[in-house]
Amino acid sequence: MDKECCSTHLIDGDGNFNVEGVDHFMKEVKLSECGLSYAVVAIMGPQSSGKSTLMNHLFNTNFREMDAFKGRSQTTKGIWMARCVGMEPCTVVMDLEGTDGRERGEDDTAFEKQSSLFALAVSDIVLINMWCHDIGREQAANKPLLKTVFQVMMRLFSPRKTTLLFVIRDKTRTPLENLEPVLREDIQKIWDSVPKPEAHRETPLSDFFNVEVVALSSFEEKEEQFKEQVASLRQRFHQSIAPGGLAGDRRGVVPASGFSFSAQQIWKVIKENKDLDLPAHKVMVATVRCEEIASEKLSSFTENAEWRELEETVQTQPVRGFGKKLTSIMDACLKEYDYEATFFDEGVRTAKRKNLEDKLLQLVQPAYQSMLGHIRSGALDKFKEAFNNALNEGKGFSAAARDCARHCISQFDEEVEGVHIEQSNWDSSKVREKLSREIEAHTESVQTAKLSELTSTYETKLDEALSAPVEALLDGASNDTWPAIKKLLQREKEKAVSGFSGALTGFEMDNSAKDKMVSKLETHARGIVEAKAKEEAGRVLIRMKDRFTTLFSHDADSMPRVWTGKEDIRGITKTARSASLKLLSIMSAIRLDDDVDNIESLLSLALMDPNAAASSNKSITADPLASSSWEKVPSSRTLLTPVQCKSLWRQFKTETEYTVSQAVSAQDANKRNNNWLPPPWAIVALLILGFNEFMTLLRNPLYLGFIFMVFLLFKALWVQLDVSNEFRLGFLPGILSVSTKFLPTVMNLVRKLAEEGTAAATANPDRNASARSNSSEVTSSGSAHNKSQ
Ligand SMILES: Nc1nc2c(ncn2[C@@H]2O[C@H](COP(=O)(O)OP(=O)(O)OP(=O)(O)O)[C@@H](O)[C@H]2O)c(=O)[nH]1
Repeated sequence: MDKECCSTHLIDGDGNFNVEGVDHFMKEVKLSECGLSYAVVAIMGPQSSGKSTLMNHLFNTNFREMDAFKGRSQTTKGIWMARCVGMEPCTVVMDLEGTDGRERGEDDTAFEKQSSLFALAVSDIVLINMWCHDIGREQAANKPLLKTVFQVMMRLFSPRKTTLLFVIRDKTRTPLENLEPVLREDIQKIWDSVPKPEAHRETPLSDFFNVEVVALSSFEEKEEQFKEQVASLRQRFHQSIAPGGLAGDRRGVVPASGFSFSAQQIWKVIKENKDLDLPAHKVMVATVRCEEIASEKLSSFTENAEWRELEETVQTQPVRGFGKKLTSIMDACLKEYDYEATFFDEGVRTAKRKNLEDKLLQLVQPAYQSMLGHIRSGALDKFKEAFNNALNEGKGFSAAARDCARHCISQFDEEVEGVHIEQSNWDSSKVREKLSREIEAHTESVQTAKLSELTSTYETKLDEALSAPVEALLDGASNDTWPAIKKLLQREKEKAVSGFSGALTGFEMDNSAKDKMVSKLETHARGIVEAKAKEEAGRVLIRMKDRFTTLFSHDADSMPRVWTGKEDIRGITKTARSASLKLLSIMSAIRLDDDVDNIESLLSLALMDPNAAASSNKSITADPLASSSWEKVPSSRTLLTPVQCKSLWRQFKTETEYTVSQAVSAQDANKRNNNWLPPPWAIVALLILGFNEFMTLLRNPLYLGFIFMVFLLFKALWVQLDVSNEFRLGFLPGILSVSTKFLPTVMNLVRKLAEEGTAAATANPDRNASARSNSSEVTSSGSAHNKSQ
């Protein structure tokens, strides 16, 4: 029979574990699917004792047997394994290398011990093959083997109870009933002779082994009987793992899927000559296998198309039915794990399941968070929209914010329920809190914007209501200016505050915040007035000059003054100046409170009547305005300091002096123009001294005629030369101009007279003659005049 076709070399003669071969074997016989429903049977015994022959007949395997005609030599090296054909449960059988082999030498028992320990550790039933004639013999071939078995058993920490089935080969006529007690006695003796650790010194053999004995006829001599007996023995292996079955207590059994790894690890530990702790090994195998299964499930989860699609989608948009979908994918994955890991140690299995669940949750958590993020941002957007609409509909600010927030949060809670993954106990409260904070922040920002809009609306209204009127009132500067401004400010302030307070009602602010805002608005109103006053104070000099000019240049009826000479320029100047001083005093300080100051009197005393001021203040200070602050007026209310007032006044006076001097000059000029008669004394002197000439003129009328002609000529020249106009620019330019124009004018005059004369002569010879005489007279008088010039 060819072993190579179905049996597998588990461990070769050099002690190498055939990992690939075992994995292949497991796949071939589908061992992994058996869970705990499988049994392992091993056979050990002296070399060439017919082990392989028995196994092949008992389990329908194909282990290599020695050719009977070639003599007894070693055929089985290492450990072979095969699956028993046609037996339930799945039974894996192992054929071990024979003991006492000549091939390894008498002293080399290391492999024998190792393989025995291995068989005890992984098998439920161990067949001990022995010759019938060895029973009761001191030098029996199986004695060292049994000794080895019991010795290595001590190296198994908390071993499982294994069935040792002694198969007596080549049974004789002696009935089994007689052989068995002898054999058991032999076994007991060997057990007693084996040195035991303290803990097991008194432990009976039955605590470790179920000892069973069976006897078979010789295969070679009584083959038929042998086969019959083997067939009957085979029946005992059916349902061997069922309660009362041939298998031991199976305490250390590992699930079939972990068989390969378990066997590998056990062999490794044995080879390293360490003690085998089977319970710990079982846990270790469970740990490794469960971990393997878990990581397999984890990677198959990551490859899951449904999950991948969901993960990708959730990065950009919310996924409908997220929670249900993910719960079901994860559930399927965990169920697969449960199915595969079901036979492993419960503690390990549960721990690894938890581990897998945690890893799965860890894997899906970012997707869950993204989903929560979508819900949160969606809810926030809805809140913003709803809130905006509510405000546009005119709903009160706080009520709108409250209602919209409540609705938004409840919607969020509803949507979060749909995202819940059943395997998790994740709490969305942090995201909920974040949403609440965002809602609050948005509400606050809208409130701030609305309040600032409201404030600026009322501030603009106040600006409009106060700026221009205050400017006009300050321009009018009188005793009533500040009281009027105060009254105006009070009225507008009350109006604005009442409107503003009404608008603030919807915000449901606490009283202190509301009062603060109202008082800010009031302060703003006052600020407008103060700013306007400051602005006007900056232009006070221009205002003063304007006021001075207006009052100085116009009379009481606002008619422009003509300086005829009768006006009291000094008085007018004083009045105009005092009005300007009034303006200065009004502009010097803000008087919105009830405080009284003495600025006006001080200014008037110091500036209008400096001499009186000097004399009255001699005892106190030299100059009452040599200060940078007013008495009783705080700097916050000061618009112009005393020093500034003084300087402004000086400048004002300098700049208005010209106007006054112009007026004085005009008046003087006017006076001079109106006073053309010489003084009386000159007239008297003229009469006395010119009496003779006057009398001469009276006696000779020709003189009078001549003087009259000279006057006419002079008058004609005066008119022609426009002398009065020429001298307007001054005497010298007048002389120069007249002298250059004199000759052409005379010539022109003569020519005109000549033309006139010619025209007259043509019309009337008599007239012509007289005209000629006239012309000659004019010419002569002109020449005479020129000569006199
Ligand atoms: N006397 C006797 N010989 C047998 C019996 N069964 C098998 N043999 C013979 O014993 C020889 C060895 O048989 P195997 O089955 O190869 O023995 P083994 O124990 O597997 O040998 P190793 O694997 O080398 O240890 C063969 O020649 C068999 O014919 C038996 O019941 N009685």
